[in-house]
Amino acid sequence: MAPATSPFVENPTETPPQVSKRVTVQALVESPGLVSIPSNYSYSSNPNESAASNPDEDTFPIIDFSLLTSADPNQRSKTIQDLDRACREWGFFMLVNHGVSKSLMKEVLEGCNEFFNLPMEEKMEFEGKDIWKPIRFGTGVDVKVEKFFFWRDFLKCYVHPQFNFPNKPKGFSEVVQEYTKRSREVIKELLKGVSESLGLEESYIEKAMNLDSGLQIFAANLYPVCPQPETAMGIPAHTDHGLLTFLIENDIGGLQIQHNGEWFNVHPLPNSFLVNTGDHLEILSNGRYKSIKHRAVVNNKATRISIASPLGPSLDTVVSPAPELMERENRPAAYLPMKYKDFMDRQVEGKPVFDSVRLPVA
Ligand SMILES: O=C(O)CCC(=O)C(=O)O
Ligand SMILES: [Fe+2]
Repeated sequence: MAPATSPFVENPTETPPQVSKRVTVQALVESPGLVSIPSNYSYSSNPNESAASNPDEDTFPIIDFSLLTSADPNQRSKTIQDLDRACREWGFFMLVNHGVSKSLMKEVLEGCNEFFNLPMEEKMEFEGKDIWKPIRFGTGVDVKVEKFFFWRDFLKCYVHPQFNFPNKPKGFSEVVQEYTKRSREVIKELLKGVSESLGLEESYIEKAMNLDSGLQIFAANLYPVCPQPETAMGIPAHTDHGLLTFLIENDIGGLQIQHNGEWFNVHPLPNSFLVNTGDHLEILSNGRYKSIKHRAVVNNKATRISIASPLGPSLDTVVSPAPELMERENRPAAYLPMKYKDFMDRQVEGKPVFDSVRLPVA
Protein backbone atom coordinates (compact mmCIF):
# COMPACT_ATOMS: atom_id res chain seq x y z
CA MET A 1 0.00 0.00 0.00
CA ALA A 2 1.06 3.59 -0.50
CA PRO A 3 2.69 5.21 2.51
CA ALA A 4 0.55 7.82 4.21
CA THR A 5 2.82 10.64 3.04
CA SER A 6 2.21 9.98 -0.65
CA PRO A 7 -1.50 10.17 -1.06
CA PHE A 8 -2.08 10.89 -4.72
CA VAL A 9 -2.64 7.56 -6.32
CA GLU A 10 -5.73 6.71 -8.32
CA ASN A 11 -5.38 3.01 -7.60
CA PRO A 12 -4.04 1.47 -4.41
CA THR A 13 -0.41 0.56 -5.05
CA GLU A 14 3.11 1.36 -4.03
CA THR A 15 4.04 4.90 -4.94
CA PRO A 16 7.14 5.30 -7.10
CA PRO A 17 10.00 6.76 -5.07
CA GLN A 18 10.65 9.47 -7.67
CA VAL A 19 7.45 11.29 -6.85
CA SER A 20 6.72 10.31 -3.28
CA LYS A 21 6.91 13.90 -2.07
CA ARG A 22 5.79 15.61 -5.23
CA VAL A 23 2.14 14.96 -5.14
CA THR A 24 0.54 16.66 -8.14
CA VAL A 25 1.64 17.64 -11.63
CA GLN A 26 0.82 21.21 -10.74
CA ALA A 27 3.23 21.09 -7.80
CA LEU A 28 5.80 19.45 -10.04
CA VAL A 29 5.70 22.19 -12.67
CA GLU A 30 6.00 24.80 -9.94
CA SER A 31 9.27 23.31 -8.76
CA PRO A 32 12.12 25.63 -9.84
CA GLY A 33 14.16 24.87 -12.93
CA LEU A 34 12.08 22.01 -14.28
CA VAL A 35 13.35 21.41 -17.82
CA SER A 36 12.67 17.73 -18.25
CA ILE A 37 10.07 15.40 -16.87
CA PRO A 38 10.80 12.70 -14.26
CA SER A 39 11.31 9.28 -15.80
CA ASN A 40 8.11 7.83 -14.47
CA TYR A 41 6.09 10.36 -16.50
CA SER A 42 7.76 9.19 -19.68
CA TYR A 43 5.28 7.47 -21.92
CA SER A 44 6.75 7.55 -25.41
CA SER A 45 8.00 3.98 -25.23
CA ASN A 46 4.48 2.59 -25.34
CA PRO A 47 4.19 0.91 -28.75
CA ASN A 48 0.40 1.30 -28.81
CA GLU A 49 0.58 5.05 -28.98
CA SER A 50 0.89 6.61 -32.41
CA ALA A 51 0.72 10.09 -33.92
CA ALA A 52 -2.60 11.77 -34.68
CA SER A 53 -3.80 13.70 -37.72
CA ASN A 54 -6.58 16.23 -38.24
CA PRO A 55 -9.90 15.06 -39.66
CA ASP A 56 -11.30 16.95 -42.64
CA GLU A 57 -13.30 19.82 -41.21
CA ASP A 58 -16.52 18.77 -42.84
CA THR A 59 -16.41 15.09 -41.92
CA PHE A 60 -16.61 15.37 -38.13
CA PRO A 61 -20.29 15.17 -37.17
CA ILE A 62 -22.13 18.20 -35.84
CA ILE A 63 -25.57 17.79 -34.32
CA ASP A 64 -27.85 20.79 -33.94
CA PHE A 65 -29.77 20.27 -30.70
CA SER A 66 -32.39 22.87 -31.62
CA LEU A 67 -33.41 20.74 -34.61
CA LEU A 68 -33.72 17.66 -32.42
CA THR A 69 -36.18 19.47 -30.20
CA SER A 70 -37.87 21.18 -33.15
CA ALA A 71 -41.65 21.13 -33.43
CA ASP A 72 -41.21 20.26 -37.11
CA PRO A 73 -41.29 16.44 -37.26
CA ASN A 74 -39.24 16.36 -40.47
CA GLN A 75 -36.40 18.28 -38.91
CA ARG A 76 -36.50 16.06 -35.86
CA SER A 77 -36.45 12.83 -37.82
CA LYS A 78 -33.63 14.07 -40.05
CA THR A 79 -31.61 14.98 -36.96
CA ILE A 80 -32.27 11.55 -35.45
CA GLN A 81 -30.84 10.00 -38.61
CA ASP A 82 -27.79 12.25 -38.30
CA LEU A 83 -27.45 11.22 -34.67
CA ASP A 84 -27.58 7.56 -35.65
CA ARG A 85 -24.87 8.06 -38.25
CA ALA A 86 -22.68 10.07 -35.84
CA CYS A 87 -22.97 7.39 -33.14
CA ARG A 88 -22.35 4.53 -35.58
CA GLU A 89 -19.52 6.03 -37.61
CA TRP A 90 -17.66 8.12 -35.04
CA GLY A 91 -19.03 7.63 -31.54
CA PHE A 92 -18.21 11.33 -31.13
CA PHE A 93 -19.95 14.50 -32.29
CA MET A 94 -20.18 18.20 -31.53
CA LEU A 95 -23.45 19.43 -30.16
CA VAL A 96 -24.38 23.00 -31.06
CA ASN A 97 -27.39 25.19 -30.19
CA HIS A 98 -27.87 23.19 -27.00
CA GLY A 99 -29.19 26.08 -24.94
CA VAL A 100 -26.65 25.93 -22.09
CA SER A 101 -25.38 29.47 -21.85
CA LYS A 102 -21.93 30.47 -22.95
CA SER A 103 -21.47 32.40 -19.70
CA LEU A 104 -22.30 29.36 -17.57
CA MET A 105 -19.79 27.22 -19.47
CA LYS A 106 -17.16 29.93 -19.05
CA GLU A 107 -17.88 30.29 -15.34
CA VAL A 108 -17.47 26.55 -14.83
CA LEU A 109 -14.10 26.49 -16.57
CA GLU A 110 -12.92 29.55 -14.64
CA GLY A 111 -14.11 28.03 -11.36
CA CYS A 112 -12.12 24.87 -12.06
CA ASN A 113 -9.05 26.96 -12.69
CA GLU A 114 -9.60 28.67 -9.33
CA PHE A 115 -10.09 25.34 -7.61
CA PHE A 116 -6.82 23.96 -8.95
CA ASN A 117 -5.09 27.17 -7.86
CA LEU A 118 -6.20 26.80 -4.24
CA PRO A 119 -3.40 26.19 -1.73
CA MET A 120 -2.38 22.54 -1.69
CA GLU A 121 -3.57 21.90 1.87
CA GLU A 122 -7.08 23.04 0.95
CA LYS A 123 -7.24 20.63 -2.00
CA MET A 124 -5.67 17.87 0.11
CA GLU A 125 -8.85 17.79 2.14
CA PHE A 126 -10.44 15.99 -0.84
CA GLU A 127 -7.60 13.60 -1.59
CA GLY A 128 -8.38 9.90 -1.61
CA LYS A 129 -7.99 6.58 -3.36
CA ASP A 130 -11.47 5.19 -3.00
CA ILE A 131 -13.36 5.73 -6.26
CA TRP A 132 -16.62 5.87 -4.32
CA LYS A 133 -15.46 8.90 -2.37
CA PRO A 134 -18.05 11.47 -3.51
CA ILE A 135 -15.48 14.27 -3.91
CA ARG A 136 -11.97 13.30 -4.91
CA PHE A 137 -8.88 15.27 -5.85
CA GLY A 138 -5.74 13.58 -7.12
CA THR A 139 -3.26 12.96 -9.87
CA GLY A 140 -3.34 10.34 -12.64
CA VAL A 141 -1.38 7.16 -12.16
CA ASP A 142 -1.19 3.96 -14.13
CA VAL A 143 -0.16 1.05 -11.96
CA LYS A 144 -0.08 -1.37 -14.88
CA VAL A 145 2.66 0.38 -16.86
CA GLU A 146 5.54 0.21 -14.40
CA LYS A 147 3.99 2.68 -11.95
CA PHE A 148 3.69 5.34 -14.55
CA PHE A 149 2.25 8.79 -13.77
CA PHE A 150 0.14 10.89 -16.13
CA TRP A 151 0.48 14.60 -16.75
CA ARG A 152 -2.89 15.33 -15.22
CA ASP A 153 -4.45 16.35 -11.93
CA PHE A 154 -8.17 15.95 -11.41
CA LEU A 155 -11.21 16.74 -9.34
CA LYS A 156 -13.92 14.12 -9.63
CA CYS A 157 -17.31 14.52 -7.97
CA TYR A 158 -20.52 12.53 -8.01
CA VAL A 159 -23.16 15.12 -8.82
CA HIS A 160 -26.29 13.00 -9.36
CA PRO A 161 -28.48 11.51 -7.87
CA GLN A 162 -26.83 13.30 -4.91
CA PHE A 163 -24.93 16.49 -5.54
CA ASN A 164 -21.46 16.45 -3.93
CA PHE A 165 -19.00 19.25 -4.45
CA PRO A 166 -16.23 21.11 -2.58
CA ASN A 167 -17.40 24.21 -0.73
CA LYS A 168 -14.57 26.24 -2.27
CA PRO A 169 -13.86 28.46 -4.14
CA LYS A 170 -16.81 30.40 -2.75
CA GLY A 171 -19.96 30.20 -4.87
CA PHE A 172 -18.51 27.62 -7.27
CA SER A 173 -20.62 24.75 -6.04
CA GLU A 174 -23.82 26.57 -7.05
CA VAL A 175 -22.41 27.24 -10.52
CA VAL A 176 -21.52 23.58 -11.01
CA GLN A 177 -24.89 22.46 -9.68
CA GLU A 178 -26.62 24.59 -12.31
CA TYR A 179 -24.22 23.48 -15.05
CA THR A 180 -24.59 19.77 -14.29
CA LYS A 181 -28.37 20.09 -14.01
CA ARG A 182 -28.58 21.82 -17.39
CA SER A 183 -26.20 19.40 -19.09
CA ARG A 184 -28.08 16.46 -17.59
CA GLU A 185 -31.32 17.79 -19.09
CA VAL A 186 -29.66 18.09 -22.49
CA ILE A 187 -28.15 14.58 -22.28
CA LYS A 188 -31.55 13.15 -21.32
CA GLU A 189 -33.15 14.85 -24.29
CA LEU A 190 -30.37 13.53 -26.56
CA LEU A 191 -30.94 10.05 -25.19
CA LYS A 192 -34.57 10.33 -26.28
CA GLY A 193 -33.25 10.92 -29.78
CA VAL A 194 -30.86 8.00 -29.38
CA SER A 195 -33.71 5.73 -28.23
CA GLU A 196 -35.56 6.64 -31.42
CA SER A 197 -32.48 6.23 -33.57
CA LEU A 198 -32.33 2.67 -32.24
CA GLY A 199 -35.96 2.20 -33.24
CA LEU A 200 -37.12 2.14 -29.61
CA GLU A 201 -39.77 4.30 -27.98
CA GLU A 202 -38.62 7.78 -27.04
CA SER A 203 -38.44 7.19 -23.29
CA TYR A 204 -36.88 3.73 -23.59
CA ILE A 205 -33.36 4.58 -22.37
CA GLU A 206 -34.63 6.91 -19.66
CA LYS A 207 -36.80 4.14 -18.22
CA ALA A 208 -34.54 1.15 -18.79
CA MET A 209 -31.48 2.94 -17.37
CA ASN A 210 -33.39 4.56 -14.47
CA LEU A 211 -32.05 7.96 -15.40
CA ASP A 212 -34.05 9.67 -12.67
CA SER A 213 -31.35 8.33 -10.39
CA GLY A 214 -28.69 8.02 -13.10
CA LEU A 215 -25.06 8.48 -12.09
CA GLN A 216 -23.62 11.75 -13.27
CA ILE A 217 -19.99 12.66 -12.66
CA PHE A 218 -18.26 16.02 -12.90
CA ALA A 219 -14.62 15.31 -13.75
CA ALA A 220 -12.33 18.32 -14.15
CA ASN A 221 -8.91 17.61 -15.65
CA LEU A 222 -5.92 19.91 -15.34
CA TYR A 223 -3.02 19.44 -17.76
CA PRO A 224 -0.27 21.88 -16.77
CA VAL A 225 2.31 23.10 -19.30
CA CYS A 226 4.73 20.24 -19.91
CA PRO A 227 8.42 20.75 -20.79
CA GLN A 228 8.48 17.52 -22.84
CA PRO A 229 4.96 17.12 -24.19
CA GLU A 230 5.85 14.44 -26.73
CA THR A 231 7.08 12.20 -23.92
CA ALA A 232 4.27 12.57 -21.38
CA MET A 233 0.60 11.58 -21.59
CA GLY A 234 -2.38 13.44 -20.11
CA ILE A 235 -4.90 10.60 -20.20
CA PRO A 236 -4.03 7.38 -22.01
CA ALA A 237 -6.43 5.72 -24.46
CA HIS A 238 -9.62 4.67 -22.71
CA THR A 239 -13.38 4.49 -23.19
CA ASP A 240 -15.90 6.13 -20.86
CA HIS A 241 -18.16 3.79 -18.91
CA GLY A 242 -21.45 5.75 -18.90
CA LEU A 243 -24.04 6.24 -21.66
CA LEU A 244 -23.01 9.64 -23.05
CA THR A 245 -20.23 12.01 -21.92
CA PHE A 246 -20.24 15.78 -22.42
CA LEU A 247 -16.82 17.41 -22.65
CA ILE A 248 -15.84 21.07 -22.65
CA GLU A 249 -12.36 22.59 -22.58
CA ASN A 250 -10.60 25.94 -22.38
CA ASP A 251 -9.83 26.11 -26.13
CA ILE A 252 -6.32 24.72 -25.79
CA GLY A 253 -6.77 21.41 -27.59
CA GLY A 254 -5.32 18.02 -26.73
CA LEU A 255 -8.13 15.54 -27.17
CA GLN A 256 -7.51 12.76 -29.67
CA ILE A 257 -10.03 10.15 -30.70
CA GLN A 258 -9.72 6.86 -32.48
CA HIS A 259 -11.59 6.51 -35.75
CA ASN A 260 -11.19 3.60 -38.18
CA GLY A 261 -8.05 2.55 -36.35
CA GLU A 262 -6.36 5.96 -36.60
CA TRP A 263 -5.95 8.81 -34.13
CA PHE A 264 -7.46 12.22 -34.87
CA ASN A 265 -7.10 15.57 -33.12
CA VAL A 266 -10.41 17.12 -32.15
CA HIS A 267 -10.91 20.82 -31.52
CA PRO A 268 -14.46 21.47 -30.41
CA LEU A 269 -16.27 24.48 -31.90
CA PRO A 270 -16.53 27.37 -29.42
CA ASN A 271 -19.41 26.84 -26.96
CA SER A 272 -20.22 23.39 -28.26
CA PHE A 273 -20.33 20.21 -26.23
CA LEU A 274 -18.19 17.39 -27.46
CA VAL A 275 -20.31 14.29 -26.95
CA ASN A 276 -19.15 10.70 -26.96
CA THR A 277 -20.84 7.36 -26.58
CA GLY A 278 -19.86 5.25 -23.58
CA ASP A 279 -19.57 1.54 -22.76
CA HIS A 280 -23.14 1.24 -21.52
CA LEU A 281 -24.62 2.67 -24.70
CA GLU A 282 -22.58 0.12 -26.62
CA ILE A 283 -24.00 -2.65 -24.41
CA LEU A 284 -27.59 -1.36 -24.53
CA SER A 285 -27.47 -0.94 -28.31
CA ASN A 286 -26.00 -4.45 -28.63
CA GLY A 287 -22.92 -3.04 -30.33
CA ARG A 288 -24.64 -0.76 -32.85
CA TYR A 289 -22.97 2.21 -31.18
CA LYS A 290 -19.38 1.53 -30.18
CA SER A 291 -17.72 3.15 -27.22
CA ILE A 292 -14.79 4.98 -28.79
CA LYS A 293 -11.25 5.16 -27.48
CA HIS A 294 -9.89 8.60 -26.79
CA ARG A 295 -6.91 10.15 -24.98
CA ALA A 296 -5.55 13.59 -24.08
CA VAL A 297 -2.07 14.75 -25.01
CA VAL A 298 -0.28 17.67 -23.38
CA ASN A 299 1.59 20.73 -24.66
CA ASN A 300 4.40 23.11 -23.69
CA LYS A 301 2.49 26.37 -24.26
CA ALA A 302 -0.57 26.66 -22.07
CA THR A 303 -2.36 24.91 -19.25
CA ARG A 304 -5.34 22.98 -20.47
CA ILE A 305 -8.51 22.33 -18.48
CA SER A 306 -11.20 19.97 -19.65
CA ILE A 307 -14.41 18.95 -17.94
CA ALA A 308 -16.04 15.63 -18.66
CA SER A 309 -19.60 15.09 -17.40
CA PRO A 310 -20.77 11.58 -18.18
CA LEU A 311 -24.29 10.40 -17.44
CA GLY A 312 -24.83 6.70 -16.86
CA PRO A 313 -27.52 4.36 -15.60
CA SER A 314 -28.38 4.28 -11.90
CA LEU A 315 -25.77 2.24 -10.07
CA ASP A 316 -28.14 -0.63 -9.34
CA THR A 317 -29.30 -1.01 -12.96
CA VAL A 318 -28.34 -4.29 -14.57
CA VAL A 319 -27.49 -3.34 -18.15
CA SER A 320 -27.87 -5.74 -21.03
CA PRO A 321 -28.63 -5.33 -24.74
CA ALA A 322 -32.22 -4.10 -25.28
CA PRO A 323 -34.34 -7.26 -25.86
CA GLU A 324 -36.59 -5.36 -28.32
CA LEU A 325 -33.56 -4.56 -30.45
CA MET A 326 -32.24 -8.12 -30.48
CA GLU A 327 -35.67 -9.44 -31.40
CA ARG A 328 -36.15 -6.97 -34.21
CA GLU A 329 -32.72 -7.50 -35.66
CA ASN A 330 -32.77 -11.21 -34.90
CA ARG A 331 -29.34 -10.95 -33.33
CA PRO A 332 -28.24 -12.67 -30.12
CA ALA A 333 -26.92 -10.68 -27.18
CA ALA A 334 -23.35 -9.60 -27.80
CA TYR A 335 -22.76 -8.60 -24.14
CA LEU A 336 -23.37 -10.20 -20.77
CA PRO A 337 -25.64 -8.39 -18.33
CA MET A 338 -23.89 -6.61 -15.49
CA LYS A 339 -24.88 -4.21 -12.76
CA TYR A 340 -23.39 -0.77 -13.42
CA LYS A 341 -21.84 -0.60 -9.95
CA ASP A 342 -20.16 -3.99 -10.39
CA PHE A 343 -18.82 -2.84 -13.74
CA MET A 344 -17.20 0.19 -12.13
CA ASP A 345 -15.85 -1.79 -9.17
CA ARG A 346 -14.20 -4.29 -11.48
CA GLN A 347 -12.69 -1.56 -13.60
CA VAL A 348 -11.00 -0.09 -10.56
CA GLU A 349 -9.52 -3.44 -9.68
CA GLY A 350 -7.73 -3.17 -13.02
CA LYS A 351 -9.69 -6.00 -14.63
CA PRO A 352 -10.42 -5.63 -18.36
CA VAL A 353 -14.10 -5.48 -17.53
CA PHE A 354 -15.51 -4.30 -20.85
CA ASP A 355 -13.77 -7.10 -22.69
CA SER A 356 -15.09 -9.59 -20.17
CA VAL A 357 -18.76 -8.68 -20.77
CA ARG A 358 -18.30 -8.62 -24.55
CA LEU A 359 -19.23 -11.94 -26.15
CA PRO A 360 -17.52 -13.27 -29.28
CA VAL A 361 -20.42 -12.19 -31.53
CA ALA A 362 -19.90 -8.47 -30.70
O1 LIG B 1 -9.25 16.02 -21.50
C1 LIG B 1 -9.82 15.46 -22.41
O2 LIG B 1 -9.96 15.98 -23.52
C2 LIG B 1 -10.36 14.07 -22.23
C3 LIG B 1 -10.85 13.79 -20.85
C4 LIG B 1 -11.44 12.42 -20.73
O3 LIG B 1 -11.43 11.65 -21.65
C5 LIG B 1 -12.08 11.99 -19.47
O4 LIG B 1 -12.04 12.74 -18.47
O5 LIG B 1 -12.63 10.87 -19.46
FE1 LIG C 1 -12.81 10.01 -21.34
